[in-house]
Order: sequence, then structure tokens, then C-alpha cells
Amino acid sequence: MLKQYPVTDLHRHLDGTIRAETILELGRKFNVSLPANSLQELIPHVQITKQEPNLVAFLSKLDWGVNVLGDYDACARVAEENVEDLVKAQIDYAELRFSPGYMAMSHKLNPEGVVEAVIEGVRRGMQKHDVQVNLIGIMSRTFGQQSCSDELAACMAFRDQIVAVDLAGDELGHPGNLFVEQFSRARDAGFSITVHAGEAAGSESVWQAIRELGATRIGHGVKIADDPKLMDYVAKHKIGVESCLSSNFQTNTTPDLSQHPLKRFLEHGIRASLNTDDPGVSAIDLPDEYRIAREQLGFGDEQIAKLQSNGLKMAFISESARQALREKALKR
Ligand SMILES: O=c1[nH]cnc2c1ncn2[C@@H]1O[C@H](CO)[C@@H](O)[C@H]1O
Ligand SMILES: [Zn+2]
Repeated sequence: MLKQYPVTDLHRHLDGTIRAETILELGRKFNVSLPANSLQELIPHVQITKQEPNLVAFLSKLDWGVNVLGDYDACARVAEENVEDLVKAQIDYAELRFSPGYMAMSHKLNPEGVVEAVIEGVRRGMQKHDVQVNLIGIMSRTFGQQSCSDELAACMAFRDQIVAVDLAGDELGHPGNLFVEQFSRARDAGFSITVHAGEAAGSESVWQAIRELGATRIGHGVKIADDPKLMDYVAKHKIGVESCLSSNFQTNTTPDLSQHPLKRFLEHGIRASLNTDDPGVSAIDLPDEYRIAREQLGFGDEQIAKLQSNGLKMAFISESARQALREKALKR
């Protein structure tokens, strides 16, 4: 990371970033029987310790974190801790995304109450720390259309405090064409749109996200590299690509990181940035991703600067907020 440029993390799941210590503590508080009683023994259940066979196997590691969210205070607590963790990772601006239905599920909370609690936790965190945060509401495709409609309704209830909506979860099992109606309503409500696509499924899923769901940013988008027409389209229309290296390795999307298409994306003029995905589960944070870009993808300062400047351009913020971030970094 180059300190003269703002550091952004635009693809970071708040509910994939619950500290193992917090899972243990909340598990005790809410009598959730966890698979282990010590931190050391719990870690392999809540963090990736080796490459997983596929995305769905990776995603199962997020379940314990949300299973211990026994009340709204717990949701606010993990949101506040998320903001603290941004400071440790030297991030200036983050978009934290979360799935209110997924967080609500285990203890039958109300998704709307979860959204309210997350907003409150982030507000507390931003009061204490010098970091800017916006929130993205996730519709978890894994749980079907009705559940996604409920998540969207919960986000709509707090329209002014959420900048965008996203579609995440099992991309192969629940393709984007099932969610056209929800995204049409989200766009009508004025939300910006980012969609997880081209991670487990192929480039057709990215075309679908852009054309039918209205995505202006794509989460992962690894498979864009397989489709020359899509490479051109994404570059020409300045579709933002949110790359997450460790996650792509751990989900077996990119079995060998030296083959990751991020370098090709930049060479093709695609607006791609570097992000973490689920730093808690992946046991990494943003500085690790920049180190990996240098060490495994062979990036030099010029490409690192490009990633940072793309991140700022892609951010769902006003021009004045973008400028303020630029000025803050220049003063360091
Ligand atoms: O890398 C990813 N790809 C697709 N979906 C993901 C990824 N990481 C987390 N989620 C999904 O996001 C929601 C929680 O924020 C959950 O639906 C989880 O499965
Ligand atoms: Zn993600």
C-alpha cells in the first residue's frame, strides 16, 4: 500500500469478519454449543486453514460467526469491532457489506432490526476512529427469492444509510436471473448495484449481472478473463472489478495465484481494485493482499498505485468525499 494514496476496501463482508474471540464469547453468552471451547481449537472451524475445494465449502466457515448473534446488541458489537479492525489494517475508507437475513437467521431476529443495529455499531466505531465507512446490503442468494426480498425490504427501511445492494452466496446453485425483480426495485429505490459474479460461475453470470441486474461493479469477476468481448465491455463501460486474491485462492476459484487475471485486467484498462472479501474467515487483512499482489502476481509500485486509484474511483461516494480522501492521503 502506498501511503500517499487513499487506502480503500470496497469488498469486505462484515459478517465474514467476526473475530474468533468474539464468536467464543458470544457463544457462551447465548448458550450456543460451539464445536470447540478454546480459541485454538475453534480457529479451524471459523477460519480457512487450507485451500477449500469450492466456494460453498468456503462459505460454510462463515456460519459460526452468525450463529452466535443472539440479539441486536451482538450485531452492533460485531459492527463496531469491524470498524476497529479497519484502523488496524490502515484503511481510510471501507464499504462494509452484510446480509441482514443471514445474520438474523439463527436466533430468529428481525432483518430490519439487524440493519438498525449494524448502522448503530458502525456509527459508534466511526465516532471513535478516523475512518470512513459506508454500508452495502447483501441479498444472500443461497436462501432463495423470498428471503432476498425480505433483505431488500430491510435495507429499504434504512435507505439513506445504505449506499448499495449486492447479491452474494452460492452463485452456481442460485443464478442471478432468479433475482431480476429484486434488483429492479433496488435500482428504483436509488441503490447502487454491485453483484458477486464470475467467481463460481462463468462469464455469462457477469453479463447477466450487468445487463439484467444493473451492476456497475462486479465482486470477483475472475471469469471475465475467459471472455474477450466481456474484457472489452467491462473496460469500455468502466465497470469496477472488486478483486480479492486470498479469497479466490481459498475458494479454489484461482488455484494458483500467479495465474490470477488481475494483472491482465489492469493491462486491458479495466478498473479493478484490491479488497479483502472475508478477512476474519480468510485470516488475512488488506496489507496481506497488497503484499501478495507484489510477491505472487509480480506487481510493482505503478500497479499498486493503479489499484489504489481505481479503488477510490470505484467507491460509492460523492465527488467531495473522494476529494477529501485524496487530500487526507497527500498530507501523510
Ligand atoms: O466470496 C464470497 N462469494 C460469494 N458469497 C460470499 C462470499 N463471501 C461471503 N459471501 C456471502 O455473503 C453473505 C454474508 O455477507 C453470505 O451469503 C455469504 O455466503
Ligand atoms: Zn464477497
